[in-house]
Amino acid sequence: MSLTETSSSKCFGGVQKIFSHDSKELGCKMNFAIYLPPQAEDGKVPLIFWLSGLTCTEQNFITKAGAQRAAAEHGVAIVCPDTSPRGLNIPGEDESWDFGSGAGFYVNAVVDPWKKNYRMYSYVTQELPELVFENFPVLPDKISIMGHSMGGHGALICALKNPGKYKTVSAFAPICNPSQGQWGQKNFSGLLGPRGSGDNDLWAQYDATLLLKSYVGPPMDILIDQGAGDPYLHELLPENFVKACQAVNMPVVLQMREGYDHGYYFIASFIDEHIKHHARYLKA
Ligand SMILES: N[C@@H](CCC(=O)N[C@@H](CS)C(=O)NCC(=O)O)C(=O)O
Repeated sequence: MSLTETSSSKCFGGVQKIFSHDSKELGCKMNFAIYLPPQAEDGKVPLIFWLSGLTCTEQNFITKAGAQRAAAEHGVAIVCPDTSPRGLNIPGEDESWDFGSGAGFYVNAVVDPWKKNYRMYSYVTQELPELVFENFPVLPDKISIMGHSMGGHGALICALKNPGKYKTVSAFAPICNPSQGQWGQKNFSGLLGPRGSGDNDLWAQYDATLLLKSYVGPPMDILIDQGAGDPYLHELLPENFVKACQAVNMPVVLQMREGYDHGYYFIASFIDEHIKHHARYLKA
């Protein structure tokens, strides 16, 4: 599959690049960013996927989080996709900031008119990894995943639905229990249909807190950072996720950060710790 490089900038001895490609899964052109650390010049390196939150593109993380310095230090690549398909002319696609464009929620939609293109779960767990493994010097068996808010939830469900695929998972201010919050309910009902509809309960299959109950796989050392001053805490419900982890003996650390809010200043403050956490498992 062909990739078009749209930018390439040297950064901490490595290179921050952006590519576009035609996505089969999503039926549109997609951008993704990849940071290759200096170590990638001499051989294959481990890879962390970053999933961003509502309203983001592939740009927010690479320009605001300051992750490249720690990625270069630990010799890990980072891939960051866009957060939804775009430019499809689906009615309602660009009407609200928390649904449609910029809000793919990392699920495979089953409801018309979204189900043909809104397949971000398959895109981030299959199509994008395969594309990256084919085209860049990364180790397919040394991958992990992290993200923020909607993307923090995306990281948690990708890891919980694919035991053993990701060496570890971490999240900043993840939407932990989307079935219980307005953002989750709006997107799950729009993309997956009413709660409990269909043969299977799709909401439970895409809700990190509910997924924990059926997880069978190696324990993951889940790391979550949460700003104690985050105005969206009522949407995020980290305490529900921690309780569910405790019930199934899943190791989890929730670090409440006094005074921090929901934004990228918070992420930038703790991203080094997250990359160090991932490097520990990616290099084990
Ligand atoms: N509606 C608000 C909230 C959206 C929001 O906070 N989005 C988070 C993810 S849930 C984000 O990363 N925004 C982009 C940024 O801060 O660069 C906005 O557009 O600023």
